[in-house]
Formats: sequence, structure tokens, C-alpha cells
Amino acid sequence: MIEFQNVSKVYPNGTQGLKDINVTINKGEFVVIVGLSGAGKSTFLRSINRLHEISTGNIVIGDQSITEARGSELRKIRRDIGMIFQNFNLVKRSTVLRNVLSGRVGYHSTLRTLLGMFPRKDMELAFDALKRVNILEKAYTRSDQLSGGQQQRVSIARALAQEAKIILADEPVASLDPLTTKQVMDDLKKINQELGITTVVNLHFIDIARQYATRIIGLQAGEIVFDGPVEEATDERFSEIYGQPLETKTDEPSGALET
Ligand SMILES: Nc1ncnc2c1ncn2[C@@H]1O[C@H](COP(=O)(O)OP(=O)(O)OP(=O)(O)O)[C@@H](O)[C@H]1O
Repeated sequence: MIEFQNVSKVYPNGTQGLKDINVTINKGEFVVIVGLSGAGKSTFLRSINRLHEISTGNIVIGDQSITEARGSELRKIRRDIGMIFQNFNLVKRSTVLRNVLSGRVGYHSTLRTLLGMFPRKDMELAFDALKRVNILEKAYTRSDQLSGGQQQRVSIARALAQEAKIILADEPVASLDPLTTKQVMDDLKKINQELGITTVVNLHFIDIARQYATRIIGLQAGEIVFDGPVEEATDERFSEIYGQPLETKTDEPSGALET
């Protein structure tokens, strides 16, 4: 469970990123956050694991406040939260396996991880994770030799090896073509369903949101302006809220569709 209690965020230049957000995301949900550019999607997502610090309010993960956590307590809460980025955030010159194993660093001493001494259990977790996202045969390939979609699957495998209970994905498919988008979103959905991992994804595209989410949250100027099941997230409703329909992946120039 992730609970926002009266959460606001004001950036140092005075921009209000989030305005008095109160929302609970339950265990096992697949929530997609939508909104126009600058609505606060990234700020919302990155507040959950404190990549961004909130200004006021409280965020509770499970039964612990991450807002108030310090030191080892904070590290433990963060260990349960995997993060997927638009640009994959892999160590490009390292192998796929090494990148996936880096999901285990929160469990060991720095020296041990520097020396690359990962116990057998970690190796098993890493191989299982690669199997789950269908790139086991790439384990010993350098990460920068993979396609964008494959790199994103490595980052999903890293979160799996981390044994994350929550996955936060910030525009995970923004730089991918439609076919690869489907593969990556299918992987996220599969691990959500098979492993019960709570998944929160920021997406630009409302059509993809509707295909995968169990619940859609719409933001505008840092406030929640929509929160409901996919059936209620219609074009008409969003046009009413935003004064325009939200973008769909098929709005992209046709060149982007040729894969
Ligand atoms: N570091 C920062 N300093 C000042 N303002 C910021 C900073 N980061 C974001 N903002 C502002 O906060 C608001 C919310 O930004 P955020 O990046 O969360 O939106 P978003 O919905 O993720 O946008 P996009 O879809 O374009 O990525 C915007 O007005 C943005 O300009």
C-alpha cells in the first residue's frame, strides 16, 4: 500500500509540483498516472521513493512513513521499491547480468558488491528475472549492444532481482516504438499479475493506459482531477477535464509505427 496524506511539493523556484494530494494505492494494483506535460506525473512518482522530497504531508509505504524514515530504515523501505526510467539507467559498458545483479546491492556491504561477490541466491534471482522477461540468452552481452526494448527489459529484470514489492515506472515506453512498447508493457503487466507487484506507471498515452491499467489517475497542475477504473477514463471525460483529448500513441507520425 502507498498512501499520500496531504502531500504538497513546491520547487525552490516557487512552482507547485503537487497540491494537497490524498490518495491510496493498494497492494497489487496496476495504476497508470496520466496528464498533460507538466501536470506533475514525475513529481508524484518520484515522491514515492523520495527521489524528490515533498514539502509538506506524509507518504506511507506499507505501515511505515518513508517521509520520516532515515538511515538504514530508509534504505530498507527503498529496497522494496524498484524504479524504471525512460532512459533505462543501465551501466552501458557492463553485461546484462551485472546490471541485473546491481538490483541486489541494497542487500550487501559495499565491499562485497565492489568485488562482485554475489552469493548463489543472487545469481539464481538474476537468472530467474532474465528468464521472466525473455532475455536470458543475453546475460553475458554488453548492455549497450541491446535494442532499447531489450534494455528496458533488463531494467525490469533488475527490479525483479531486487525483489521489489513496488515498481515505479516513469515514462518507461516514451522512447520505444509501438511493437517494443507492447512487449515492455506486457512484461510489466505479467509481473504485476504473476507476482502481485504493485505497479505505478507514468504514461503520456491514454490508449496504452487504458490497455494495461486497473485504475487511472489523472493529474493537472499538481492536483488529482480523475481517479477511476478504465471504463470511466473515456475520451469524452478527459476532453471535459483537460479541454482536449489526451494524446494516443497512434497520434505519432506514421514513421514511428513502422517496425
Ligand atoms: N526541478 C524543478 N524545478 C522547478 N520546477 C520543476 C522542477 N521539476 C519540475 N518542475 C515543474 O513542476 C511541474 C510538474 O513537473 P513534472 O515533471 O512532475 O510534470 P510531468 O507531468 O511529469 O511532465 P512531463 O510529462 O512533461 O514529464 C511543472 O510545472 C514543472 O515545470
